[in-house]
Amino acid sequence: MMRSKVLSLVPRATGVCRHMSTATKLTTVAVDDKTGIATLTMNRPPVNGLNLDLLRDLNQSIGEVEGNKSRGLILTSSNPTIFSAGLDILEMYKPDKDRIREFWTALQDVWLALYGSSVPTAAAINGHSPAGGCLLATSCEYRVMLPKFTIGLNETKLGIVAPKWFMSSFLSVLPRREAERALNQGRMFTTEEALSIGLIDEVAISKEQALDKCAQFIGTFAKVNPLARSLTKQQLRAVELQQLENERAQDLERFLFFVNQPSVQKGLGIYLESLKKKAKN
Ligand SMILES: CCCCC/C=C\C/C=C\C=C\CC(=O)SCCNC(=O)CCNC(=O)[C@H](O)C(C)(C)COP(=O)(O)OP(=O)(O)OC[C@H]1O[C@@H](n2cnc3c(N)ncnc32)[C@H](O)[C@@H]1OP(=O)(O)O
Repeated sequence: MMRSKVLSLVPRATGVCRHMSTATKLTTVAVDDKTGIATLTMNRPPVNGLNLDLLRDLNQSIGEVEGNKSRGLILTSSNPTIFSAGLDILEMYKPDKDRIREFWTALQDVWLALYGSSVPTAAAINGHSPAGGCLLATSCEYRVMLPKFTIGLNETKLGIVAPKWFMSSFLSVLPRREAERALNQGRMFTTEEALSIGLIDEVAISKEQALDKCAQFIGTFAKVNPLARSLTKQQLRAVELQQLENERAQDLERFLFFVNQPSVQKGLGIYLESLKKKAKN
């Protein structure tokens, strides 16, 4: 049955996959007709850096999944080695003063929409997932990751501070003691370390298997009353969601103050250079 504007039909392992009305270019949403599960794919080369445009498209796609009665949402990447490199540092380095406000507001929106999503969510982490990438993954309810990649909140290593709501997502997954140590150290975990600490739930040998495992997780809710499940999830997450809703304006001002500090700008510039040098070698 057609549930939204259909752009194309693409066969997939589980059923016929319908590409939904993604007028956006940096994300796609495909809903499997058999399972009713939506796969939201980030597609912003080279590294799925979360810039204003990708954040806007993510917001629109999450809204689309909420609105099209999908049974669940799987977040993944079209890049074979990178889930997301986190926030696009170019948005924060020598920023345009209006755009950076929109950028941070869009990031807040994405977190509120994903962490607070009414449908079951899972991340198929098919590549590296530092910082903002880890934020997206830990905002989901389940994580399946491919071997030999890394995930974590590395902000302190960059001389920046993860906001409270980044920490909330992390703390919803890890025990407090582990979360505190990892955040203070800015630690990046390998897939194997992430599994042993509980930062991810399963390891998969391929993206296809990761998507299947995510679908299986979402399938565990098949016999649970959807309203009861979604209200339970929302109650469990309400404190953190409400805190950001209440403090959005202050959170934005704190970010702007912090990111505009000369020492932070200097640090971001050095970090960008080091990334570029690495890419050249
Ligand atoms: C108390 C008050 C608190 C208030 C709050 C204040 C502040 C909080 C502010 C910010 C929070 C930020 C969170 C973040 O997400 S910051 C981003 C962190 N991300 C990273 O550290 C990842 C950096 N990238 C990498 O490690 C590697 O690129 C990666 C492992 C992802 C991929 O490696 P690979 O070898 O495949 O690719 P590269 O050659 O390294 O990169 C290709 C290309 O892409 C550029 N690039 C990579 N990452 C970023 C990025 N995050 N932003 C912008 N650009 C990036 C890289 O420079 C290369 O570019 P080019 O040389 O080809 O031009």
